[in-house]
Amino acid sequence: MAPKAIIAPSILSADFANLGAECSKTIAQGADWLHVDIMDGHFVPNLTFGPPVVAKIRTHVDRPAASYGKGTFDCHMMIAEPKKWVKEFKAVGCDLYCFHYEAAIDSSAAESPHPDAATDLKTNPRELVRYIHEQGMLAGIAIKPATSVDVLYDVLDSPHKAERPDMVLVMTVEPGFGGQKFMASELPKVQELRKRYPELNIEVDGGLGPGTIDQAADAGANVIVAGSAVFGAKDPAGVISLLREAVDKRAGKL
Ligand SMILES: O=C(CO)[C@@H](O)[C@H](O)COP(=O)(O)O
Repeated sequence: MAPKAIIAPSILSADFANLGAECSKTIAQGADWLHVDIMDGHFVPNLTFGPPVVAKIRTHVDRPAASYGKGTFDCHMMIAEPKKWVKEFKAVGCDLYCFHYEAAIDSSAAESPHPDAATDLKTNPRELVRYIHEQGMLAGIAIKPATSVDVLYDVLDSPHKAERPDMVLVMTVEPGFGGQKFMASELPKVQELRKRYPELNIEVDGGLGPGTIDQAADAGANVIVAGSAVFGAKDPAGVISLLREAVDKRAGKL
């Protein structure tokens, strides 16, 4: 049976001039997590924000009482050097550090070592998951649409629990921007993951909303990122509960 629904609105679609209030309001409207999109203008062709902004918004949202709890900051690291920023994001209140598989394995992107990072900035995904766990965060691993789901089996099947991610993120748009069209072509990846890993948290991100949630839920996704569908809604609380019901119905939780 698939795990329960976790609804994680993407604050990329929030009003940046009122970000702290937007975050606390969204949690009050029923969101479980906040999906925090970190973009470096290198791994993706867009820039968002870094640790100082995350530290500020953290003061508007209570830390989760337990792992995966309400108020979890789910930081989606669309950055070329994911290992470099692990400690900084832990320090400012990140609870789940989700890196891209493509960035972790691309040694060409490592330019300037960071003083706090371990010596090798590029590493294999198992080592990076272990490193994130050692810093006291949950670990996620994300794949872009062009990446095959097969690349994840090595890390998901590690014999060592510390090397296994707590969540997989299957992108259903090209990462970089909110408000794009949902790519149903990515759902077979979700189906395959759900078949192999019934208990895994599987997140989908990009183009999710009332019109696409049924397909994603049918495929087996349980962690739902929605940016424009929540922040652009007249009734954000209604959208959040609709997304949750769609997932929990399929997972047999209702
Ligand atoms: O990571 C990203 C974009 O790269 C997403 O989190 C988007 O911000 C989702 O926005 P919508 O498609 O839901 O509007």
